Amino acid sequence: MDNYWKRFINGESVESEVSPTIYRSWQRSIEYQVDHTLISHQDILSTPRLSERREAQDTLIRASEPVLPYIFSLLGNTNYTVLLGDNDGYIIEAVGDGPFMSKAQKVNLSPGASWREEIRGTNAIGTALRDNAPMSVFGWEHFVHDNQFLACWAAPIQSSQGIPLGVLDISGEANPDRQKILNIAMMGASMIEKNLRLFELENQLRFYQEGSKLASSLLQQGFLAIDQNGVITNINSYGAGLLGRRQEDIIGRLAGEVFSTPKGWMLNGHSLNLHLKDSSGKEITSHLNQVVNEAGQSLGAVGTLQISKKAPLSNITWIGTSQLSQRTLARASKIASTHSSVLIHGESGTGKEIISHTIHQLSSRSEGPFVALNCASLPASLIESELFGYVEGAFTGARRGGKPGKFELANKGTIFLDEIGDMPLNVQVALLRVLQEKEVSRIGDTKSIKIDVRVIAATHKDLNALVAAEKFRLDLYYRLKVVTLELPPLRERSEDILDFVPYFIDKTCKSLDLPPLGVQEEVYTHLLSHNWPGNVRELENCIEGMVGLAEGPLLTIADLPDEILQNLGESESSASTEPLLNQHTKQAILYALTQTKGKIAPASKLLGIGRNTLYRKIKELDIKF
Ligand SMILES: Nc1ncnc2c1ncn2[C@@H]1O[C@H](COP(=O)(O)OP(=O)(O)OP(=O)(O)O)[C@@H](O)[C@H]1O
Repeated sequence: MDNYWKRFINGESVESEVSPTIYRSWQRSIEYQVDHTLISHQDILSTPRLSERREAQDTLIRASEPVLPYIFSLLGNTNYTVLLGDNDGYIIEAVGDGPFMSKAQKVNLSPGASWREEIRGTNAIGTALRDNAPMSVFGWEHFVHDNQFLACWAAPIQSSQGIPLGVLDISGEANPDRQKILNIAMMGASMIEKNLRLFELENQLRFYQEGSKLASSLLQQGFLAIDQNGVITNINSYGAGLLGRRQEDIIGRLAGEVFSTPKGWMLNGHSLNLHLKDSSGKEITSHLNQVVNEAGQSLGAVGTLQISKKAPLSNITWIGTSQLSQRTLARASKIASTHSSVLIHGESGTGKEIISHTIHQLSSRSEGPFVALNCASLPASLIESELFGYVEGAFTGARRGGKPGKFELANKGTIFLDEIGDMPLNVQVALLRVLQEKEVSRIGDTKSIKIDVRVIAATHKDLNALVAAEKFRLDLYYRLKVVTLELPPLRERSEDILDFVPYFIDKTCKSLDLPPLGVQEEVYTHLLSHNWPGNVRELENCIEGMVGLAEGPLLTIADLPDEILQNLGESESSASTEPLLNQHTKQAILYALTQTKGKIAPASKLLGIGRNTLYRKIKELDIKF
């Protein structure tokens, strides 16, 4: 029979004797000038190049991992090898052992070699990829003479759009059962395709899940998602803040455990308004839309969440999903349910005022006033009259009719005394009296007024040290620090930067009436490496400045303020001995790890590389996280 091949090589017409697919492939082999007398040693990858190719084909390899040994086991004897080729015809995986493997290696039928038709002429891998169809190539049908001891069956592995992504090949020595083994090869390819589809679906699902989490975290209102079993699958940080709890304490719990839900509410209809109560009795309104499948069955419900009261939480939002931030918020909401005085400590700009306001709004006093006074911003002589008020004629310059003090104004609500460490000693005495007696007298007045006010004091100073230096009264210190709250500096919760940046951009764009702006990824890397001595306020000012100066739809490195760029310059020059590519790789990996809170699997997905590659790069580049 190899006469046909010989006759073809000698230029005789054998078209009517040979299968059309093989004949056309022979003709192409001639066009490609493949030498039929020689085994080609061209296009064989070195070990590092093969590793790179395998990394690039990580998904295909993972999808094939369980399939190749299974197909090999179906073949029943070891005189075969099962191969995986990529879409360029390079063999990237091989399963098999025994004598056939060493014969196959002699003709380069092993990992690293390309079996494209252009290099090796007619062969199952190359021709199946070229025709995008299953193919068996036996003995003399191979274009190169030395390959004619082979019997090969190959089936392309296709994407859902039918594009060839690779090829599964079974090779052995001549075997008469052509169709049976081709069927096995086709079954293997289809199993790999199914696995690939599964990965795609998993990625899509992850995209929808992560995308909806991200989108909901940007919402300036409560967002809630509940699945068909009544399990809360998502609540954004705003929603969790409304309930005074942490997201992780709510997600995964049954809605019925978190709210008092009416029986059978999930089956009731397509959209519904629920008036719920959380476990502390706070009234919550939720407008939920049911999500249904094609058969109209409920898959769950998604919707908004608001506290039911006349004065809704409109302009206070606690941003920050880092563990530290969420812990702070959880502690604040616990504090809100008590009636004690609170002492907040934290560096300037860490959010002491905003958390005080949040405590007020989450407390039973939320419908009363929230009045703030910064003790450092007023001359000592004025603090007393600001706090306690005065009557007409109390002192020269006193206003006609007198003036109520902040304590009176805060009646039934909360007073926030910022920078309490700067309060003059004589005012401290008066404040202590007000706290003990729960009544206040205006300056120049003999009568006192009953007041019901919760005091939240804050400082960035060490009050213990001020007490030791006799600049702060010990009795007042004890009176204030019944409950304490520590606000961590931003550099200790830098993941929050990823929440703050879009929030402040949105806030600034809205206030300047600008269209929404995006952020170039590298900007985050630089913001994450700055240490923010001015904390959230500094970040807010930085973003405001960047938005004001931005020229396109994206904030870029060029918009970063000088001090952050200088920082960048320092870190680049200190790493100047490191190749540029490594520096960028490091930054990308650190960014991905920060986004995924140090989790390797999601970080490798985000970077589009395999887990093992990520581990290796972390080790190679000595990345600490
Ligand atoms: N978690 C947060 N969510 C939203 N905004 C925040 C948060 N933390 C701080 N901010 C914003 O940062 C700025 C500074 O916050 P705030 O005034 O509460 O800090 P502070 O600790 O009281 O500062 P200082 O001690 O200097 O008075 C404010 O504009 C505030 O809105």
